[in-house]
Amino acid sequence: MNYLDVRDLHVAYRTAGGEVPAVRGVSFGIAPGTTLGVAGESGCGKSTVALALLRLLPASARVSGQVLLDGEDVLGMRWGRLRAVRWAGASIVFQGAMHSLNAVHRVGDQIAEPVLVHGQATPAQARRRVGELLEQVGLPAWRARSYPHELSGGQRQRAMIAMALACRPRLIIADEPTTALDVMIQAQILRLIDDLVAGSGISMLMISHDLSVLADTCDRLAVMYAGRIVEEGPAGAVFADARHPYGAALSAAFPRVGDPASRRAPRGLPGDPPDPADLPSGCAFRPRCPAVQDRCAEVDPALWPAGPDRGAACVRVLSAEEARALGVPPPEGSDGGGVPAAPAATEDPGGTPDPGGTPEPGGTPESGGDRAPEPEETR
Ligand SMILES: Nc1ncnc2c1ncn2[C@@H]1O[C@H](COP(=O)(O)OP(=O)(O)OP(=O)(O)O)[C@@H](O)[C@H]1O
Repeated sequence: MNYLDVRDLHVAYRTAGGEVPAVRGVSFGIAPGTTLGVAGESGCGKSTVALALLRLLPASARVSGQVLLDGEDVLGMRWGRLRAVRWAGASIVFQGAMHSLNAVHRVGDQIAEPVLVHGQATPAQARRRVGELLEQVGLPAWRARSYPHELSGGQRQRAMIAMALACRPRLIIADEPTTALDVMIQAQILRLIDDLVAGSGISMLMISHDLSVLADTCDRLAVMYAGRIVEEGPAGAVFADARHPYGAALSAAFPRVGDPASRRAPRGLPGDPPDPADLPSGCAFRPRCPAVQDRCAEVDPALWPAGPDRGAACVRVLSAEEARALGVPPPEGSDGGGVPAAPAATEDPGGTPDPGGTPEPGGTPESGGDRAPEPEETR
């Protein structure tokens, strides 16, 4: 059984200009001890998904669906239960630790706080636990007495990871945990996260715009576009052989990490993702898709099966028979789909939105939303 199951998650932000549908029917699961990476270009809804999982969205967000943590729906939880689940059931590491740590409190006190609030230790035990946690993340125990400004960016992010581990959560959500760091430190932090999670039984949701980093560190990958998961499957398979033209474009936009044999030059995808408040008809990726067909204007694809243990939201993954059964028009002058080839991407990576359909098979995470410190959400 999955530790986390997200089902048909929708999030819309109420704004002065109307509702912004940031997440549109995202479903995915994470088994105990496994890592799911969520990729997609800026604005596709990744952070919104992450924040929705622990009800950290601002009050302007309207949320529906289910977020089952060990079978319990977080979205329907009473406030007291939700407080117990945060940190202990699942914790979150944001990008930019300087903004997440309180500048006027010592790092050790901040790491100890969730342990104390959850009644997991006496103050003396919490102090010992802080020392252990700091050493676990590669910092000397005396750093507990430091203030955030006395640490480097990488050290602060290590302290944030220590805090996320403090209550021994079964799920860690890491939202672009290395984005604000330089490349060498990024690699160290990713290795640290990998080592901490490996064999620990902790599940992880790792968000990044960088598909190659996720492919290197995650068991499974979900690619988001315009508030939907458009591709989901085993990390290596998705990165090497994406079935959705957007997944293929995103994969082509990054060189492979640690594979000097792969000399392919990064390629980009022209165009911009759509405005979530003004999506095109049919597939949201249609205006940028190098493999677009006439029927893409009519069909809002669901995450259909696209190979062993994977799905893609593209009409081209359907055989003629499957398309007929689903009421999807066949491509002009042919008997049906097949797996789409990687598009001949051009310059400028970037992400794209994907149209949506009704999520069906696998699920994918979504991001989006702005960082709300300690929030509350609304349904
Ligand atoms: N508080 C908010 N109010 C209104 N719209 C919002 C709010 N937060 C996010 N959005 C919109 O929701 C959509 C998804 O944003 P989100 O931050 O989840 O995307 P993202 O993929 O995480 O992007 P990034 O990688 O830049 O963080 C975007 O169109 C964004 O402008």
